[in-house]
Amino acid sequence: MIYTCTLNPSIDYLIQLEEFQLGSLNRSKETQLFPGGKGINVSRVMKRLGTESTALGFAGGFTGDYIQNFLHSELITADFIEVQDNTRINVKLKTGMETEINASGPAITIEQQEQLITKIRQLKKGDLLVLAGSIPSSLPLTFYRNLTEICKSAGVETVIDTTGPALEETFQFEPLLIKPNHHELGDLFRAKVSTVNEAAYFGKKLIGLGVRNVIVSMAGEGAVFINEDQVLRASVPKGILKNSVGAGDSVVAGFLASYTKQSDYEEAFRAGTAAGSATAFSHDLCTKEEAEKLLEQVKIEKIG
Ligand SMILES: Nc1ncnc2c1ncn2[C@@H]1O[C@H](COP(=O)(O)OP(=O)(O)O)[C@@H](O)[C@H]1O
Ligand SMILES: O=P(O)(O)OC[C@H]1O[C@](O)(COP(=O)(O)O)[C@@H](O)[C@@H]1O
Repeated sequence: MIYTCTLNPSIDYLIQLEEFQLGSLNRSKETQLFPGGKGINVSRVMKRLGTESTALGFAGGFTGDYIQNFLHSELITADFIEVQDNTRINVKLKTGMETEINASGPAITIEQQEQLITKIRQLKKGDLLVLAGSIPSSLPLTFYRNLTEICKSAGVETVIDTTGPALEETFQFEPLLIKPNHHELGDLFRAKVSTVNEAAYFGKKLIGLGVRNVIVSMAGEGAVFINEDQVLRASVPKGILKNSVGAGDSVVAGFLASYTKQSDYEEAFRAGTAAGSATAFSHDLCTKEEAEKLLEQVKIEKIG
């Protein structure tokens, strides 16, 4: 069974504006609400691609209810720990360019943390856990490290999509996959990563630290896949960028939906990249049809 864990879910409030002026009254052209948070997006895209998962994490208040009801309506199993305060609302401004304001999220008590840890301890060998998104400030930065260690000793595979020290500390437990974007990869090494060769160079260093597979996503430039045996580059088709929120999560979802069926890294990388671009080219997360239509247009090249 695949589980996703979103410690800090969100309602993503997308606001479209002709233009935005700081310090003035701005009126929106259109608004949309989506359940968000990285693990939740992974569960939603995998469901569309025909792969089941259970969404875990913390949710609270009317915003938490909205997210859980939305997941139920999409027939996704949700098993969240209830917290007292409202789940956060993240604002995504679309003004020709994208500006994001991600809120800090509700407080989580020690008891609630323990409840989640108890759930993770129940996972069994052969299960897979996706840990995705930021760690709320009321949790220790070692929270992912601890969950990854529990998984490692139980034979549960892990996929980690977060940033900085919280990500680094999981490497020793040999996650199956991590998916930094090129900025996040650069931050790990205090370097600037802007080319495919730089992504391949620094990605390879992560393999040396224990990670088994790395996808470095590079927005409109596509993505780079690195493991012990090969380095692949995926070029993505050109299209009209409608909404890149969730594009990175779609890469993880597309990869896992394919890999858990075929165990073929190259095909999984192609499927992940296609799903990422399909989401970037649509207003919501991609549908199966949108992702499949792009599959043939994603060109994979072996570069190492
Ligand atoms: N402008 C774009 N054109 C085509 N594909 C895109 C575009 N932006 C994002 N994507 C796709 O989405 C993937 C993830 O995007 P990226 O912005 O790197 O991730 P994140 O959301 O994690 O920062 C890319 O690897 C690519 O496949
Ligand atoms: O947990 P964080 O880092 O604040 O990120 C949460 C945000 O990331 C998202 O999951 C989108 O992530 P990506 O664009 O990287 O795929 C949004 O739904 C959510 O608002």
